[in-house]
Amino acid sequence: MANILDGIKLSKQIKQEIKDEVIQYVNQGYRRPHLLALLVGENAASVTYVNNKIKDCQAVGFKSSLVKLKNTITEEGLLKEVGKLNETDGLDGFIVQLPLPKHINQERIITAINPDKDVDGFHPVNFGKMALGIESFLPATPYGIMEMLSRYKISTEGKQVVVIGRSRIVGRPMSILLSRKGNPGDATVTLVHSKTVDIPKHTRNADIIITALGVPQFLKADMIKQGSVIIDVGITKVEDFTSEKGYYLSGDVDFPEVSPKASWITPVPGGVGPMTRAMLLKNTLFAYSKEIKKQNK
Ligand SMILES: Nc1nc(=O)c2c([nH]1)NC[C@@H]1CN(c3ccc(C(=O)N[C@@H](CCC(=O)O)C(=O)O)cc3)C=[N+]21
Repeated sequence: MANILDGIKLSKQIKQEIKDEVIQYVNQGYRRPHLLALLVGENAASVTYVNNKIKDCQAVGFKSSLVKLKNTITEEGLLKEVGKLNETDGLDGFIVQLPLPKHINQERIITAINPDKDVDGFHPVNFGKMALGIESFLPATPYGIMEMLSRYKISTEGKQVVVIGRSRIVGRPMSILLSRKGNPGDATVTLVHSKTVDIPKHTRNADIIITALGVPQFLKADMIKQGSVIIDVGITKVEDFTSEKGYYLSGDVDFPEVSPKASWITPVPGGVGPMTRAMLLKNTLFAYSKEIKKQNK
């Protein structure tokens, strides 16, 4: 039976570390770090995520703000809002919650964010730095997975890693981070996706599998080798009228059948999700500390 990679426990530990650091700054007379979330429209999942991020900020002693915009806002209007935030003094970082309404070009908005305030690590400049191994904001989900591997002392050196899914914010950066020099890193990474011929052929050879495709129960026991490490990024709401909420959250892994065969596995919920939130706080603290150091010069 696999050991559980407990994202709730780890994220609590990380949040405590952040909180301690904030207290030190405040005791030295500095202001608190400030994170802002920009939310366009009223997508139920997005509202929940953003509210959780605000709660996280409060828990570690950050100042937080929420800007809500109507989903009828134009692309130009949103660009103007981003431009304002780029120039706001004392705002260390902000995120534009995704997905954006269809009439807005997401790439154009992300590119308009000041890379120094891009605590999501989504701006092409930060993506480039991430790929080259230059210090920058790392996208929170892959960063959270790196932190999880590191804190559970799961070595990736020389390991065969298969990442399923090539998204801009998870699969693609994950594959790059694990192939970089260092620890975690130094892995041999295969990135598989919707056009890959015979995904199970790849996953059966993998020491570590990271699923980020959003298809409930996609990864089955016969697709993995004995003792592999399974990291499940997928989180999909599945309708279920027998449950109290009317739905349950499903990962990309068939947990009951895969977990007996794995050595380590993340649960959903309670695995990668809480780590993602913790790493957003870490990126904000990083932006803040750079700003404070600048002011001291
Ligand atoms: N600009 C931007 N940055 C993001 O980082 C971003 C985004 N847009 N859009 C949506 C995705 C998704 N995402 C999650 C974060 C935390 C949980 C999380 O905490 N999940 C809990 C369960 C939460 C629940 O109960 O719904 C868990 O897995 O245990 C999930 C998903 C961040 N995203």
